[in-house]
This record gives sequence, C-alpha cells and structure tokens, in this order.
Amino acid sequence: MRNFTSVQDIGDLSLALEKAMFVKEHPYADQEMGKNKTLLMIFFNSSLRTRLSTQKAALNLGMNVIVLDINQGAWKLETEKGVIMDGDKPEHILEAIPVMGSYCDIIGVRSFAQFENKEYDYNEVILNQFIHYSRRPVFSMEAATRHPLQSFADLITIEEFKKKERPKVVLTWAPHPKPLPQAVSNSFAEWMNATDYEFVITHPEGYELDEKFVGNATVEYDREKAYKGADFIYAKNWAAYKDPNYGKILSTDRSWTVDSAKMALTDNAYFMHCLPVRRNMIVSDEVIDGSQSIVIPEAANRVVSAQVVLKEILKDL
Ligand SMILES: CCC[C@H](NC(C)=O)C(=O)O
Ligand SMILES: NC(=O)OP(=O)(O)O
Repeated sequence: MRNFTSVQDIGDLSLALEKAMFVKEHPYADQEMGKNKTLLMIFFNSSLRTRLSTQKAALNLGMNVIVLDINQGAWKLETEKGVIMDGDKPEHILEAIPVMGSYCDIIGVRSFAQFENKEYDYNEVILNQFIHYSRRPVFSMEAATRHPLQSFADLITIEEFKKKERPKVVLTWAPHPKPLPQAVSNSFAEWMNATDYEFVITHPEGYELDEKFVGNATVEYDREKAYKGADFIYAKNWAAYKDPNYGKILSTDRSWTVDSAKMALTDNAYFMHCLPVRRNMIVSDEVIDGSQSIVIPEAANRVVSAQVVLKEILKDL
C-alpha cells in the first residue's frame, strides 16, 4: 500500500479484518519489519489517541518515530502558492514538506478542516501537498474530510462485539459547544457503507453530510425510529456541511445527548465514540460509564488499525 487516506486504500475489508485479528493476537510478530525505518508524524492539530496509538504501533514494528507539532516549534508555514511571503510566515510548505520527507520513510499527517473554504477543505489541499511533494508514502491521521485510522478501529470493534451477522449501526449527531469537523462522521459512514451492516444516520435538519459519504445509508430524522432496535450507537458532533452554513453550529439542542432513555429504545446497544468526548453534551455520564459503553476497547483498537496500515505500507517500501 502506498498511501492510506480512505477505506478504498485498505482493499478487501474481510482480509483487512483478518490482518487486524493477527496483529491483535501477535502484536510483536513483525518487529523486524520496521528496523531502520523512520515514521514521521506531523500534527497541525491536537491529539491524544492518534499520537500515542500510532507511535505504539510503529514501535511494535521496530520503527524509529519522530513526532512534530507544526504549530509548536516549527516555522509558521505558508501553504498558499504564488503569494509574496512578506507576512508572518518564514517558510513555505513547498520546501518544508520535501525537507521533512528527507528525514523519514513514512509520513502520517493530521490536518483538520479549517472551515474557511469548503472547496479547500474538501479538496484535501494540505494532505495532498504531503502526498505530492514529500516523495514518501503518506497516511491520514485525520485530515479535512476523513479519519480512516479511527474508522478502521471502529469496524474492528464492531466486529469484535457484534451479536448478529448484520448489526444495526446508528450514527447519531450530538450537540457540542464548538463546530467540529465532519471528518470522523464522513469516514465512519464511508466504512459502514462498505460493509453489509444496516446503517442509519440521524441528525437534526440542516446537518446533512456530503452525499458522497452518506451513500446508501438511511437518513432518519425521527431520532426514536433511528434508535429502535439498534445494536451500536455511534455518537459524534459535526458542524453543518451544507451551504450557506458550512462550518457553523446550527443547534446545541441537548435533547440529542445520548442518554439512558434513548439507549432503552435500542436492542441493548453498545455505545461508541471516537473520543475525546464532552460528557453530558454528547453522552450522559450514566451511558458512557455504563456496561454497554465500549469507548475504551474502541480506543485500544487504534493501535491495531495503525499497525495493520503501517505493515501494509512497510511491505511496499
Ligand atoms: C478524533 C476527533 C477529533 C476532533 N475532535 C475535536 C474535539 O476537535 C473531531 O471532532 O474531528
Ligand atoms: N479519536 C482520536 O483520533 O483521538 P485524538 O484526537 O485524541 O487523536
């Protein structure tokens, strides 16, 4: 595998899940694969899980790891082409990227949507600059429109916990005080649509995601109908996608907070969230602390998804 930016890059999902189960059972079986290979992880935004789990996965494979927080210590980067650089940015990304590429063998990039320009975000300008100019394999650690390492871990988790062959999986919007990216929701939808699960998306009017990601999912505005009989409830906030409200908060209606009353509508569903989560905005303390909450095993599977992806990239170096 060269780059990993979406579900298409992992290939056959059944095979990817078999590889994940092998990694899970034998995390140190491939310690020679990454010997004398360097992973450079570049963060334009904050991270806990991605930062730690991806490092752990690389170390399990014997890799060297460098982590760079672009906005803490590196030069402020100009990303626009053709500008006269007389402002506050001393370095252009067009030099910085190939220089970073010269210090490593594989690059991971986190660069969230900036919500200033939908086309800029949805064309994945920053991620694609790393792909085109670094001359290295690049994987997404959450970019503007997707979070494939998270979604792969989510799929692994559902496969581990499901009680029926075709579970009903519900992606529900929930309120948040900040306008959060659509990336996690887009990506979750993309991966769920690649399975034969029953997949439902529920959210207030105005929060419709890009059709490209909604695909064949059922969009159910009747929240109670969406929850009915669900086996997995995946909660996430996202800012509006549709114009003219791109990047905006349209609702902070806490009737959308995932609570015990809603979970009672389900078929004893598991609760999932990518984390970090705002308690009592996204989900009640009772639900996230309850026996059906699997957010910790879900986060633990981030090492597995990252290790499978790094192995597939190392194979083709
Ligand atoms: C993994 C989630 C990262 C990010 N969350 C926040 C709080 O910015 C998001 O919602 O995309
Ligand atoms: N779920 C996830 O990617 O968490 P971080 O933003 O903490 O990396």
